[in-house]
Amino acid sequence: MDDAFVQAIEYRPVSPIPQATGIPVVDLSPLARMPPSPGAMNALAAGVGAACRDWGFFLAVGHGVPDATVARAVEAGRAFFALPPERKAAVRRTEQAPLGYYDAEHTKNVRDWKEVFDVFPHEPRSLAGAADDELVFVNKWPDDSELPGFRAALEEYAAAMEELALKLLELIARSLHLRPDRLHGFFGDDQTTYMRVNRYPPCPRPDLALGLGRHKDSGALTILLQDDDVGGLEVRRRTDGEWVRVEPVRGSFVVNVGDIVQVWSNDRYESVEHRASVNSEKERFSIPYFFNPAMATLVEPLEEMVSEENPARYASYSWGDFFRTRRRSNFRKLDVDNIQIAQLRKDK
Ligand SMILES: O=C(O)CCC(=O)C(=O)O
Ligand SMILES: [Fe+2]
Repeated sequence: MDDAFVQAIEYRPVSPIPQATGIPVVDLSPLARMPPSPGAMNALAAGVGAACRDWGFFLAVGHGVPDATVARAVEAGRAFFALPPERKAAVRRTEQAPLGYYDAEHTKNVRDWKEVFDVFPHEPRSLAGAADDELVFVNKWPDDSELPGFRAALEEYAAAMEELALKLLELIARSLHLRPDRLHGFFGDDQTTYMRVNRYPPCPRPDLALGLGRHKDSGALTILLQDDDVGGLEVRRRTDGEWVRVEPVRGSFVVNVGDIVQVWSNDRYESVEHRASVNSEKERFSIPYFFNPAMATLVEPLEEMVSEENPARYASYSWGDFFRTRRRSNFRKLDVDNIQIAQLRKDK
């Protein structure tokens, strides 16, 4: 990547408070007991609920995902990005087939300092649009002879993430006093979950660029693996609006609720802004897993979350349309900011 696109951006430095951001840590190890005791489940659900309400973000530890599964995925990512540019270009995404390799993504019209590889664990999916505007989500794997074990490592990791995501979904449902499996039906085999491997190269002017600009995740739930020793994820703390750094904690995942959970919960939980900074010395890797429902999902406040005193705060919207619009604006510079759920608020 050249530095021609370095440009001045709105960049308030992180709060100087070291480490002590107060970001909640949720220990999921009681789930490993079969069956977990009802008391433990209630306590866990309450912990997840408080974290989603107060922060929109938390660290999950004791999650049961094997270290080896994580290590293999990280190694696979490193090996992929170390390929010569022409090999990466061979699996480059296109406008009509937006999975695979990409190095020119924009967030809010500013180019990010990163390269990515995107995979749909449940594929193929297609998203019909006007006339010849169909998007086809089909994975573009590099040849196994060229990168042995790459595909297997990412598939193993994705399977572990799906298992964890379903557990978190149950805890979120319980925390909202919903049936434990209330949200599971949105994540059948037609889900549009995707997984991304990010590489943020060292940046000569980290004061002028961001690895990934401030944004909210538009899906239901994100589970992020952050590089063990580099760090760079920054979250906007709800209590005071400060940008705080989420220091990497070995063996943890960073979990955040996305816009869809915000809408489903009718604002009980909020999808929070975050971004990734870069540094001049070290490259950084991360692997977000975006747990997303089927394209055909109509997203709206759940009926259990709505009452006469607490009417629906959002108009319903099609996840497929929203996803398409987001993908489009990430793909190239557009004249407009990308779509936000705030635009669907009834009281705006
Ligand atoms: O790389 C990171 O730490 C953050 C990634 C992220 O927020 C995203 O891809 O949506
Ligand atoms: Fe994100």
